[in-house]
Amino acid sequence: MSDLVLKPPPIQDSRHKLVLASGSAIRRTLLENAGLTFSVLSSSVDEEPLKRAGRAEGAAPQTVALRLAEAKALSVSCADAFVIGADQMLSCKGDWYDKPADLNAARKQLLSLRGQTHTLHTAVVVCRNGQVLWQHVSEPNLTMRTFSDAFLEAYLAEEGEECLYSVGAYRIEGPGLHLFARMEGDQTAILGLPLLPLLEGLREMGVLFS
Ligand SMILES: Nc1nc2c(ncn2[C@H]2C[C@H](O)[C@@H](COP(=O)(O)OP(=O)(O)OP(=O)(O)O)O2)c(=O)[nH]1
Repeated sequence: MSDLVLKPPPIQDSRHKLVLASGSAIRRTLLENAGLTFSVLSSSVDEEPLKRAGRAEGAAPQTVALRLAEAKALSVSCADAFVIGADQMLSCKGDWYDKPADLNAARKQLLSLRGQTHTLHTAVVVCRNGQVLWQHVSEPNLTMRTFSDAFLEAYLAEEGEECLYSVGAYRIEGPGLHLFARMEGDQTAILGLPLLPLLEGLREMGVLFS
């Protein structure tokens, strides 16, 4: 008699649609690696006005990151779906940094972060039918080595345009790891999505089973 193979219980309630409102490849990979089923609908939010307004009113970077994550999630319309929006800001000694426009900007940015500790303010928000249901901010601190100018040139030659897609001009899962002396905080938050808090939030909302 063939052994009855029982189908393992699912981790996700298929009755609920899950959407990632992000064009970020690493965020999509993190959710895929966690075994979640979701669709991707990139938001078209212009981040600059929100960043400028936040700066002008003296808002903290984590506040601006939350506002941006919320705006991205709310900008995607998908009836009854649980929509995940995320944003990451980088601050160092009161200055805010964005994804560099080109390799020269990446060089300049890395020189100002060299030997310093910077914070990644990584916000994630879940919305449904225009309402914010859940939000979280993780703020890992990363300290860069006082790497040499020659190292920096070698890094930029090795990494190339890949470093332009991340707010710190590095990928810690790639050559960017060599820039650092120390990292404190959630690894997935450094990558752009605080995954453990998000999975717990999705369980609280009934999207995932406990
Ligand atoms: N692969 C990788 N990406 C990183 C790392 N650190 C930060 N990032 C990425 C994650 C995000 O895609 C990006 C932060 O920029 P944003 O939060 O504005 O998101 P992005 O514009 O990429 O996509 P979105 O606005 O969500 O459509 O930096 C890292 O170490 N490795």
